[in-house]
Amino acid sequence: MTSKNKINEDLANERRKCNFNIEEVTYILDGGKEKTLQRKKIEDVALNGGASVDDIPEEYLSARERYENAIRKSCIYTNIVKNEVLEITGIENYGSPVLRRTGDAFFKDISPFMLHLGMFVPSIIGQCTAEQQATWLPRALDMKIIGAYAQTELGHGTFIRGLETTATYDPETEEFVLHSPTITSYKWWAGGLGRTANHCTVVAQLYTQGKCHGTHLFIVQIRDLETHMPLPGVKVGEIGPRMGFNTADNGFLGFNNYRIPRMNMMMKNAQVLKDGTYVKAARHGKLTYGTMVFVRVTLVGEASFNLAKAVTIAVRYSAVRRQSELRPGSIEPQILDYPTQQHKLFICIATAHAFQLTASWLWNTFTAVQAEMKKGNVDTLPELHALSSCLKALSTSDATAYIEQCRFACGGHGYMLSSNLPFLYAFVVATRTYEGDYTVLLLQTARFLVKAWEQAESGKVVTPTVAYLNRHFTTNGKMIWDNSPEGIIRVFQSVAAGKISLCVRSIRNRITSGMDHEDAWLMTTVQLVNAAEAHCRSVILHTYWNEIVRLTKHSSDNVKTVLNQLVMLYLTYWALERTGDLLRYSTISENDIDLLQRQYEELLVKIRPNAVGLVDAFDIRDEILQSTLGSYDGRVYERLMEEVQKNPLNKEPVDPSFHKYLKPLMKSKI
Ligand SMILES: CCCCCCCCCCCCCC(=O)SCCNC(=O)CCNC(=O)[C@H](O)C(C)(C)COP(=O)(O)OP(=O)(O)OC[C@H]1O[C@@H](n2cnc3c(N)ncnc32)[C@H](O)[C@@H]1OP(=O)(O)O
Ligand SMILES: Cc1cc2nc3c(=O)[nH]c(=O)nc-3n(C[C@H](O)[C@H](O)[C@H](O)COP(=O)(O)OP(=O)(O)OC[C@H]3O[C@@H](n4cnc5c(N)ncnc54)[C@H](O)[C@@H]3O)c2cc1C
Repeated sequence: MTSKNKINEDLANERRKCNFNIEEVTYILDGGKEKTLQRKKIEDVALNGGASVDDIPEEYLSARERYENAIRKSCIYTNIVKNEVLEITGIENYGSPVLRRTGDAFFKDISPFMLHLGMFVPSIIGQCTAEQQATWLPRALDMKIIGAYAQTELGHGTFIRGLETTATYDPETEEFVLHSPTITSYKWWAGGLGRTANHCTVVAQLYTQGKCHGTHLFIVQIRDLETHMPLPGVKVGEIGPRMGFNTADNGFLGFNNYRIPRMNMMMKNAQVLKDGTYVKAARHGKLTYGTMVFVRVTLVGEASFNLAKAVTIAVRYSAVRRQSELRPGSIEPQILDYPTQQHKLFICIATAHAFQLTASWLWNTFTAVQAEMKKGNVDTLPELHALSSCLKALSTSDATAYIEQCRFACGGHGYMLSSNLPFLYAFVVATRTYEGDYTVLLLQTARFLVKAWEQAESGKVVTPTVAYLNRHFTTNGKMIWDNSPEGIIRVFQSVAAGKISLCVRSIRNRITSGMDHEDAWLMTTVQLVNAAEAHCRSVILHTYWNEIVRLTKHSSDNVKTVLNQLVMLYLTYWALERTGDLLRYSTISENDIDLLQRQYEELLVKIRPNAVGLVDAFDIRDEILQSTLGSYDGRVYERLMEEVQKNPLNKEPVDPSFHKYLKPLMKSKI
């Protein structure tokens, strides 16, 4: 049996085989050496005190105990951040993803403060005037007030224009009157709202001078700061057990003619003057949706990080786990030696890289658009909305599928909560729904694509992410197949262009045969989702490849090689996944497909010796991984046994239910 500090021998061997400089890859993924050092500094300060290991794992606790424990740990972590981390790193790091991720060492599920930092604070920053920010932001950052983001209602989540909560301005008292006129108008789902928050951002239909001006955002105090009692006119509570997010106290909220001061309307993009006059900043109609765009952008990085955690667990476990025999009497192989296992796992490593690099690129695009908007230029917002929508949709959906694949790769032990894989799955699968459902967001991107297609058709030069549409109108016939990275990307762009073109044709044909535009669009939505997915795939492939070329320019040879192998694996994998599309939109032959398959299998063999090194390069500390199967030292079986000792069911040799129920049953006659 390995001792506590000894590394499992198979894992130690894997690390000896690794032929590249792991730190170099970590720097690339983190966005530079300085960022890695900063992250490590934050982790050291926050976690070297021992994080906050529970005596009894949180999964054994009752709902009330779990919530209390989550609040206890959120407060510990917040104090560490306020008093120790920010002292060193500066206040500008307050909302950084690093701090969010370090917090994972404290929670298997989720912090009840996540929505405070993830959406309440960003809505103050993005939707309030400078004067309002001066009032609210310092108190929110200092946790003097704790907020939630209450937009979704029992009756409507997707269709924001259909929200029913009203905010009616009363010029007599210079207040807004918040009201929930129906059951379906009750706010539903907001994280942190049920028991934790004393304030929240409320999205409501604004009425003034007898006219509805659509949804706007308001800061609303819902609980007394001393007693935490709901204020008169506010009805608030927790919505009940969920698949995941069980420590996030997702809540409901209703108002009975509840009054708030006029200045509690977030007024950066529109104002209601004292006399009730409505003034809109005439820039873009959807600026009040800005907090959602921000979160969608950050979710691409979240998808990458959680997938990196899952694949770190699964690859280390697969190096430790031995099963079956290849030849009679031979030593059982590590399951990582099975090509089918490599097929399950290496695509997960490559995808985590693809999403991480795409997330950084998207973040840069987001900050560039923000800078333009500050100057009054909103021309680039539609492209950002289209990009953030489809990238959020695809990254969360792929990460969900691959985290589940990592669980499959760990066999029975992966099903244990102590592996952390079920928690990761339950957390990430929700990201496919919240902040805009997968289908709904792809249809938003499709709107943009159809418009871009029409512009390209009329000879206009379109924006960079759809520039391939201009090429579509200048080339005849199918795209020539070319098995280089650039060639594969070009073919994927042709697939997207071809699919968008089919959508446009379908819509036009339907209109010609008598349908109105809305019905023609509706009947084409299955194809439109498919076209938006193809477009997004091409964006990810393109970005991943471009970023690897750019970022490895000065890398050592072995780092260049292994990162190239991964990006080639990614391109080849998706080409094989989409052979139907490739046959339809390019000149690829059966022989080319056979070559791709062989190339894919050869890449699995090449990547195999570096697999453990590659997951080590994600550099995720054991405290954050929280997994019996995935720790750095590979003490898988020992940790599973240690976990058994923590099981309260094992405290007594005989369970009381034996005498109460089982024994009488055994004694009873038929
Ligand atoms: C610290 C780090 C933390 C990180 C972790 C964070 C964790 C966070 C945890 C989070 C937990 C979960 C928290 C939560 O879940 S919070 C709740 C999140 N809810 C949603 O995301 C709801 C999703 N629904 C919508 O966004 C809208 O209703 C949609 C978009 C579907 C329709 O909307 P609407 O019916 O109004 O519009 P339209 O379809 O008529 O289109 C009209 C035009 O508007 C354009 N348009 C639409 N939207 C945008 C936009 N945004 N920017 C720019 N433009 C936009 C659009 O392209 C179109 O343009 P055109 O085609 O006419 O030119
Ligand atoms: C864990 C979790 C946390 C959340 N946290 C918050 C929070 O903090 N604050 C908050 O305000 N909200 C929150 N939400 C709510 C979340 O944002 C919504 O659930 C989400 O936007 C989806 O909306 P919906 O539930 O109304 O789904 P629906 O819109 O009812 O979707 C149901 C189905 O209908 C389909 N559909 C709907 N409209 C269309 C359409 N136009 N075309 C084609 N198909 C369509 C969808 O694709 C989906 O398959 C949270 C949700 C979850 C699960």
